[in-house]
Amino acid sequence: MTAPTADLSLDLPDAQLPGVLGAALTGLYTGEPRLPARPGGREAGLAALHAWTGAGYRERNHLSGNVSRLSMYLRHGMIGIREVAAHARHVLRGRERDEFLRQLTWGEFFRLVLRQEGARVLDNLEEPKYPARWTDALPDDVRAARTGLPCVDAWVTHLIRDGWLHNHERLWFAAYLIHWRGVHWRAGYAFFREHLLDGDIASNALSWQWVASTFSGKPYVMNQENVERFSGGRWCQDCTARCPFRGSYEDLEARLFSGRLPEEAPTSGTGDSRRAAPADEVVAAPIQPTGPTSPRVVWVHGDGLSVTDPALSACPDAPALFVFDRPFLSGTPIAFPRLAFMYQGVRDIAAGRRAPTHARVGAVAGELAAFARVYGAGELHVTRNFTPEFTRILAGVRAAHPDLRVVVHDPERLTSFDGPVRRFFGFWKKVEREVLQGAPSPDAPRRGHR
Ligand SMILES: Cc1cc2nc3c(=O)[nH]c(=O)nc-3n(C[C@H](O)[C@H](O)[C@H](O)COP(=O)(O)OP(=O)(O)OC[C@H]3O[C@@H](n4cnc5c(N)ncnc54)[C@H](O)[C@@H]3O)c2cc1C
Repeated sequence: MTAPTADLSLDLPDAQLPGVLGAALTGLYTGEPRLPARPGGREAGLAALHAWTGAGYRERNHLSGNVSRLSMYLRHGMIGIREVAAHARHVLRGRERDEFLRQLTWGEFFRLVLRQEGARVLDNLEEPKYPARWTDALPDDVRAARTGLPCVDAWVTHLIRDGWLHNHERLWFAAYLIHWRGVHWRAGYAFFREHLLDGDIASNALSWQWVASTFSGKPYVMNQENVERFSGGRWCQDCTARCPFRGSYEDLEARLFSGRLPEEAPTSGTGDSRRAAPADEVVAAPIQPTGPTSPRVVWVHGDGLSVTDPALSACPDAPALFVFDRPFLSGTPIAFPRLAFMYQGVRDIAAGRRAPTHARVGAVAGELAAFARVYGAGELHVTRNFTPEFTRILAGVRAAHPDLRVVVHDPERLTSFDGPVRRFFGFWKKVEREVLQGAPSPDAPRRGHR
């Protein structure tokens, strides 16, 4: 057996990504290797940002509404939340502008909840507000888009095909899975994480919990009229299925939340059987430095895939490393387009810096320690993220290379708010002025830097 090298070339053209990147990541993704529906990288993100005029954002709850579709670029730091806010203040006016900025603030709110709660966001943050009895597995017919309900099957098809869903489709699908099928929100969270190009722990897990009522005062539910209205009737017109969403909210809530088991018994999930067979054994080839020794190196991770990342900006001459996390990806189903989207982000970084940028496949902590040694570096710079993996990886780096000084830079934030967070409404009241005016309010506590 030939051991795959852990080094990834960072000048692969898009046409080669399914073949070459697909081979390098064998066993680490689900489904077929194919390009993402939208290209990744800062260049593509900026093009999408500048192309978005915002006209018609007031109709954002309709599937035909002109939402920005910038979430995948924001999620990976390919464009910054402040530059998106600045663009919105420039192109939008009045209530449309305020509404967009308020939506943008939801993302900041969820990240602050993640910072506060850590890995607890993956468990029920509160008791469900009804006698819920949930099963764990995603039903096969849902995963295969064969529920027989044209709307539900379309949401799943869009999710897998585009790696993106309109917010209303996400809400409807989540409500269907949790309340009508009686499936735990964590199974839906994992399905979204597998396919969404913008999938992140904070907005994803906490939105699912919001629908489930474990992070909100009541479960979110929709009815057929709501789906028909906001989808322009596209699925309802010719639908011959017995619609489970038909009825008034009172009737549906009485039926769904009375403590009875869901009507349809879910079938068992498929687990992870769609994943390509892993390589027998992977021996990481040593890192080959492509420049002189350096006192500092930078760790680039999935939240900061842009040359504007604070750690990269602080160290323009330092070699940088991005690692596809082999142990994490071996245990967590992620579809290939998401990995290709991230690769495109790293490729843009490599093209935009004078210092060398490397990409590897391996165990992140060990790779970072080895990378610092190869370049003779005494400092590792990184931009903080609030995921549990971040803390775990830095602990691993310290264990593998105790002499290495780790310098953590703060990520870009939309607000300067630094207190505890609980519900969005309360948070919004505190940051509204700052977000809408684009400057910190005089009474807002200052955020510490380091
Ligand atoms: C069950 C469920 C799971 C979700 N999972 C994710 C996820 O993994 N990643 C993610 O970025 N968003 C998630 N969302 C939130 C929201 O659906 C998307 O951010 C939004 O649909 C992205 O489309 P857009 O960029 O066109 O949004 P726009 O309306 O154009 O909004 C601009 C930006 O504001 C932020 N934003 C808008 N609405 C929300 C919201 N409700 N919550 C958080 N941020 C918001 C996003 O960064 C978005 O790109 C989820 C929502 C639900 C109901």
